[in-house]
Amino acid sequence: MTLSQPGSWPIARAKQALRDEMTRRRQAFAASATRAMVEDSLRRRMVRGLRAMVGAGDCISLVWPLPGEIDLRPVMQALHADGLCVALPETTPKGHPLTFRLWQPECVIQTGRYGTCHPEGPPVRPDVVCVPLLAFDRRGMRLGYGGGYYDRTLAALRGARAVGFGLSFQEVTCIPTGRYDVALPAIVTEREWIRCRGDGRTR
Ligand SMILES: Nc1nc2c(c(=O)[nH]1)N(C=O)[C@@H](CNc1ccc(C(=O)N[C@@H](CCC(=O)O)C(=O)O)cc1)CN2
Ligand SMILES: Nc1ncnc2c1ncn2[C@@H]1O[C@H](COP(=O)(O)OP(=O)(O)OP(=O)(O)O)[C@@H](O)[C@H]1O
Repeated sequence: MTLSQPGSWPIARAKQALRDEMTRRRQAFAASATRAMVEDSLRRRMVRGLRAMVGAGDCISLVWPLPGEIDLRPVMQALHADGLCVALPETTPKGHPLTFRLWQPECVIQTGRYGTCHPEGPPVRPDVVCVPLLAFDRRGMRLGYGGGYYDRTLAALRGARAVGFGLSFQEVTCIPTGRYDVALPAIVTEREWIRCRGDGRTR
């Protein structure tokens, strides 16, 4: 590889090494006896925290689970029952921000890029974006699958509030970051609602 290939840059390599480590941690968690209880704690904390931060009619984006990820469908159901608008991302071609579509119970779900799923509903603009992560740190920095989708999306959706969600085994001391990585103002785990400064430092 040469320096003209982003995959050879030190940060990209450090991120890939961390993705590999997180895959190992996730496999161990998947086989653990506490998995169901831990995931349920995260779902309940997400519903409580999201209810507290939105106003009537606000739109919240979640995600349809990829294999191995937590299933947020009970969170989608609970927020929809509250009268809130729930949206899911449609994975766009690489290099573009995500777009969001309205989700409703019983709506048709389509399979899109990289095996991600999105509803057939109309496009919407979320007020609160729940951001999936493979790893995070207390500054609010996160690591994802490497598409840069949420970094581009948060940069494009000025004014939307972002909340990362993950499990405490995904916490690391310091995520390797590049110039486009966007710090999250808050991250919710099964144990706590972490308030980060949103500028890459802890409060
Ligand atoms: N459930 C869920 N939905 C989500 C995300 C997520 O993390 N979880 N995303 C979070 O951003 C976006 C999708 N991002 C993704 C980015 C890359 C790959 C992926 O499988 N990439 C291949 C490499 C593909 C290539 O470069 O050609 C791979 O890693 O093997 C999957 C999802 C939007 N929807
Ligand atoms: N706003 C942006 N503008 C231009 N390039 C960007 C932007 N955001 C991210 N990128 C680029 O996208 C590539 C992937 O980014 P990164 O490795 O941070 O993805 P990720 O945050 O792990 O993935 P995701 O957000 O999809 O879960 C990197 O080369 C990064 O520089």
